[in-house]
Amino acid sequence: MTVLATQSLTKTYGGRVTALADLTVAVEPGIVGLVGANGAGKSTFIKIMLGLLPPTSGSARVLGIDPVTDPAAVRTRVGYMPEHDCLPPDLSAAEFVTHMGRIGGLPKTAARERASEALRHVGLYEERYRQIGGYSTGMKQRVKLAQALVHDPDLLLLDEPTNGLDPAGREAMLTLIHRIGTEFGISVVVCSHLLGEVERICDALVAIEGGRLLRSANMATMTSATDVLSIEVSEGTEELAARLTELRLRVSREGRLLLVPLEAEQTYDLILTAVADLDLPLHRLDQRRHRVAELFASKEAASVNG
Ligand SMILES: Nc1ncnc2c1ncn2[C@@H]1O[C@H](COP(=O)(O)OP(=O)(O)OP(=O)(O)O)[C@@H](O)[C@H]1O
Repeated sequence: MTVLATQSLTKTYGGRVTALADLTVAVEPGIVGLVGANGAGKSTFIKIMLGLLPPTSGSARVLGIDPVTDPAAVRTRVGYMPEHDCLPPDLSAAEFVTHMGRIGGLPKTAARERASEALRHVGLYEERYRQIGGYSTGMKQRVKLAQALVHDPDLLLLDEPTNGLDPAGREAMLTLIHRIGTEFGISVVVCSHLLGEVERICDALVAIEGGRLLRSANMATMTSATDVLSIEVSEGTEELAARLTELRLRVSREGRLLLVPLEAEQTYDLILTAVADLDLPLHRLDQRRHRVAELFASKEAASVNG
């Protein structure tokens, strides 16, 4: 079952700004990064999925449910962490998260218990009776995450969860999201404008640009081996490059590395023999792997590798 699916989803604001254009995508269960520059359409996508905004045309399904006709059913199954601060400063985290549990349909006692549990999961159990107004940015982000978890959803939609955090705070938040996704078996969609940040915790990535799908693929496919060999010698790089060129291999330089296309079975052996003949200290010889950032760099890269 797909977690999120859209068919030719289009959203225009006021008939002028196109935030999403003919977007067709299917997201499988797991931790999925929805990446794109600011203004790419990520927040619009999430709001349509939650049934908060109607699409201009096309359709969407969340866990098989149509958010246009049944937004209440979507919200009982989905937890949402908004991008911007939306917390009441004069309530404690326990009060606020309990309140959100009540809104999510939980009875009073269950809401209180679930709130404590959610706050424990995000590492705020000890501090849960303090007023939110006195919390650090990192703690506030955790409260937002706890309120998204309180009604035990099957899917979390997190809009820029590392916003405003320092590097250590970002790291901690990503680790927490990864733990929630893997230990609780909840699917998580993490929106971010920073590909490098989310890629390490995701099973799959969906990239959008100008409201259009740039690429959607799982990480294993994206980081699969290329047919380029990467060679690093501790010294004699120039010498080796010259020798490999003599052997009619197509050599290119990338910093300390020499790159050679793996065009024939004997390419490996030719390189090893050349290194041995020149008596160079071989540091590394391996098949290069795709780098996710390269694949997301542009439409051209996506189509070449796609
Ligand atoms: N209510 C609105 N009215 C008019 N234009 C809007 C509205 N909301 C968003 N837009 C525009 O739609 C486009 C997509 O915005 P959206 O907020 O979905 O992108 P985003 O990828 O989430 O970016 P950010 O991370 O900056 O929020 C942008 O050009 C934005 O200016």
